[in-house]
Amino acid sequence: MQIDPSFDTSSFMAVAAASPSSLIYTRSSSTSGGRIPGSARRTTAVVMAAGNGGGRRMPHVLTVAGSDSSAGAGIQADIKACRALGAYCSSVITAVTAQNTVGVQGVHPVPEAFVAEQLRSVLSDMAVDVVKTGMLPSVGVIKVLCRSLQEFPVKALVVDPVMVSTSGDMLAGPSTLSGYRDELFAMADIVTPNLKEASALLGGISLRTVSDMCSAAKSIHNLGPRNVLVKGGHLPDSSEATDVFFDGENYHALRGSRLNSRNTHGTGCTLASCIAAELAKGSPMLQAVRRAKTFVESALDHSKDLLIGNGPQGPLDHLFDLSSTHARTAGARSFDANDLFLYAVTDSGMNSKWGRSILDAVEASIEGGATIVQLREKEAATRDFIEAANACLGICRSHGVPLLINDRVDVALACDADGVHVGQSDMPARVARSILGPQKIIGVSCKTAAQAEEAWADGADYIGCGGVFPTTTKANNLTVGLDGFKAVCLASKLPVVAIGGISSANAGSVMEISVPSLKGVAVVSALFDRECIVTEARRLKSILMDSSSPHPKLMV
Ligand SMILES: Cc1ncc(COP(=O)(O)OP(=O)(O)O)c(N)n1
Ligand SMILES: Cc1ncsc1CCOP(=O)(O)O
Repeated sequence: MQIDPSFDTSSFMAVAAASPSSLIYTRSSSTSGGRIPGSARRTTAVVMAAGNGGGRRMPHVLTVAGSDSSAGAGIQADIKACRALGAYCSSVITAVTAQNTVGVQGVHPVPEAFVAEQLRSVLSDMAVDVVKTGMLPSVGVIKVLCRSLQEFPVKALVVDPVMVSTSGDMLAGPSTLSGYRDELFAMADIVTPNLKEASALLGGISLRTVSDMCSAAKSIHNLGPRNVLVKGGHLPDSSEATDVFFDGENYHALRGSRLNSRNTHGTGCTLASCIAAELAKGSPMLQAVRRAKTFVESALDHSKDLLIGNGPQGPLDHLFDLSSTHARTAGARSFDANDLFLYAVTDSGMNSKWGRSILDAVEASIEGGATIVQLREKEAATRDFIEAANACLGICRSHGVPLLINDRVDVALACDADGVHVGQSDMPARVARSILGPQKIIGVSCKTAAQAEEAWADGADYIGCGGVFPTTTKANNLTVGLDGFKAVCLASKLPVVAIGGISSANAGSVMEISVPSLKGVAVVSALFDRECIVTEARRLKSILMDSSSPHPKLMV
């Protein structure tokens, strides 16, 4: 732990010792109004000294919420949900609650100044991508948060306007309604009220149908957030759990089946955290919402037999996937759209021309900076393909680089690769998704906006669009050109990687179209039909880094 020498630790200890049951330890007023002088500057220096350049970044969500002693909801749920989806989650605690599976027995708000202190500690140091809010017990805390976000802007803000617990206990006073409406909503990228919260925000109106939910989503959108998700889990007389998503133009009814389970405590916190984690990973907003909903449905299903506590509301097992064989495979991780930055696609013909094994070629591409690898081995016999894929998987996993298989879902399954890339005449993405399950990465080749829309509807993770330029690597491939490529990027709800004729001579011009969905370039010959793969990969990576903004704006 770094302790600022000017911070009087004895006074900190004294307060802690004097109030052992208060749970809230605060600095005495003698330590310059509760702030550690110079702490932010010093922390920065420590980070730089540690060499921040070479390590692996994790998508980062900060949750600003209350602690739930039963760990089913609140901060504890948020941390587990984010981790389950591959994001790091830091936490600023706004209140400590005493609760269990029966209900909420007590609420102990954290002083506003100390919430501000926690926010500064995390936001000044930790490169937070997305902030997610849960229980904000007072207007004062909402104001503190708004000020912190103005001082330390993040890529997206997810607001779950928590007011009442699943057990029906109040977690925030009615006065917070004005704080949400007048202060926080204008900064929010998405607000996720359930029916009760949506009704409270709109003066107590009755919400009984999906059409009521659409009107409520529009009215809440008018309060300032860029997107609204009204959760219909508690809609009367419905066998479905339909949520309504509104982006200011279009409504999407997101249908799901209503699951009969005692273990639903914390589903709202979990959903909002999953949205935040997906946004931090680079997903566009609607995709983040859909993925979050799929995760919550899976968690509900996996948790229905859990027996924790004696009350009527049990928790979810957020980390259910830890016990599945897939997730136990060391190094496997969920999709991060930023992985598409430098996408190396192998070619068996080129490897034999240069006298290299697939393994050597893949290893060299990763050494040069490839961020994702696809084995596109058109000529390989199935047995050889699986053997090579297994070997490459070892290298990829040890470097945290995802490995995808071109066309062959069977090969991907056989070696437990991270996913597949399929074309328009291969297995449809919808079918591949049903075979591979929700965690595997699925990419689809698209040349038109309509194909991109279909890929999204089928549950793909990204699209590959091209040929952007003419290529001899793929016979009879239609070239869409930079304009055609840009049109697909603009239409795509999924992250896009460019492919076709891309090399260090033109990669910059591709990235410079600067559409938020564009995440990188995929290359075959520019790496594998060259004498030194490492040198070419390094050259390409540095061109890509020079021509794309350092903090790509989220597609929200
Ligand atoms: C990232 C990426 N994008 C597009 C393709 C092309 O896939 P497909 O249309 O299936 O053509 P073949 O690769 O099978 O010739 C790709 N492989 N990767
Ligand atoms: C597989 C594929 N799909 C569209 S273009 C293409 C070939 C890309 O190869 P290169 O990077 O050598 O042009």
